[in-house]
Amino acid sequence: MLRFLTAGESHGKALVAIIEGLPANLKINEEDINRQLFRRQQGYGRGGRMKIEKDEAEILSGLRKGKTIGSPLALMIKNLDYDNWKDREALPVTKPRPGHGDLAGAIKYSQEDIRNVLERASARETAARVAVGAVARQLLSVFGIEIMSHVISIGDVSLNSRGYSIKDLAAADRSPVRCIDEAVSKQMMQAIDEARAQGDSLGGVFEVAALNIPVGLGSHVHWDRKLDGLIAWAFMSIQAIKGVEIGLGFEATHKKGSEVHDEIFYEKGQGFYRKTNNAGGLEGGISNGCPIVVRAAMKPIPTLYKPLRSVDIKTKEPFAASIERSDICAVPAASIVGEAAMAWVLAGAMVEKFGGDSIEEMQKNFHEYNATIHQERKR
Ligand SMILES: Cc1cc2nc3c(=O)[nH]c(=O)nc-3n(C[C@H](O)[C@H](O)[C@H](O)COP(=O)(O)O)c2cc1C
Ligand SMILES: C=C(O[C@@H]1CC(C(=O)O)=C[C@@H](OP(=O)(O)O)[C@H]1O)C(=O)O
Repeated sequence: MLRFLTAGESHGKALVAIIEGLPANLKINEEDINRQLFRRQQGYGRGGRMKIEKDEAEILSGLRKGKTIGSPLALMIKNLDYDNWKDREALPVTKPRPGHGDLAGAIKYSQEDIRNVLERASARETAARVAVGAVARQLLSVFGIEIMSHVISIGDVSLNSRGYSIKDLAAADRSPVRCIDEAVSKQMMQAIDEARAQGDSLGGVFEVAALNIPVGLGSHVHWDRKLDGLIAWAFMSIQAIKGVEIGLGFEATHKKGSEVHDEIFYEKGQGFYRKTNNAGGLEGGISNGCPIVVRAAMKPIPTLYKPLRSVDIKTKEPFAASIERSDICAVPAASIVGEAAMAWVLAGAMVEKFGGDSIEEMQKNFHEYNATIHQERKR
């Protein structure tokens, strides 16, 4: 079983993560982890903090000569902003922001200083999740599995159709808003500029696709083994994500069954195949061999320059909130966090299905399974 924990506050010394359950002898490339961390820091619409941080992971344990040794892998990402905070006079924060975890967290944990809540609620933690996801991706790449993402919409500006190919998605990395259409990218940036000028913020939708997925990850037999459920959980746990769709998702509700379900074909030598992928690669909680396609909805950033009404938790006086520094839109960054969430869940499902204590054992199980399926296909 694969599992991980993260620790760290947004303006504390560092973020740390521990990953347990990785097979031994898996090559880990630290530059690849840092490349994913860099991708998460990009994106039009982010605030001043991203100019301060330069996220890099330092691996502290679990690795010898560039390979895992079966023991827990610990990594650390320093918060460069810590130096600006450590000597600050720490005045208590008593003014909760609507939409953030401030008020509910302060009540739940009986805190008079909201900073004790917001420091950990902050999406700074997603840097640790992306580092963990980057390790998971390196496991997946041994089996040819790739993960990509792009932004579908920001505010009211939306990519029109689902009529793009998986190959098009590579273009997302070249766009400041991770949108594969250049004209739509420009409109998205304009929408972000307008929101910024109005002291407002924007959310949006991004899509993550996982390619070269073997048939049979996850299971139909029990609720907590269903791969669609595990994916939705991982995506919903990302800060500000409020909805998840798999395949056609909500759009399927406007269509008839005959327009939605992916018909099954068979060709000797090729085996079973589909001409469509409305199911997004998942049927019965099991991967069906098609790309796994997930969309996630991000709400607008809660911290606003435009004052929203709230109540001071100490004085109980109403106030109109106003702040100094925040992202205006972080949908492009969230899409990289979504890739990490997908990578993590798929790595866990691969370890569950193909098991083994070393990567060689896992590869042997994988090849045997594929050979059996291939035999079937020839018949
Ligand atoms: C990459 C990323 C960056 C974010 N940046 C900010 C930010 O600058 N200011 C802010 O108020 N919220 C930001 N958020 C959203 C909050 O962290 C989130 O809304 C808050 O923790 C409350 O959780 P919930 O929205 O899931 O209910 C960001 C989220 C993500 C994924
Ligand atoms: C630090 C990151 O995101 C932060 C997420 C965040 C929030 O409230 O979620 C608030 C902002 O932090 P600060 O208050 O320091 O400006 C973002 O910059 C990051 O993504 O690395």
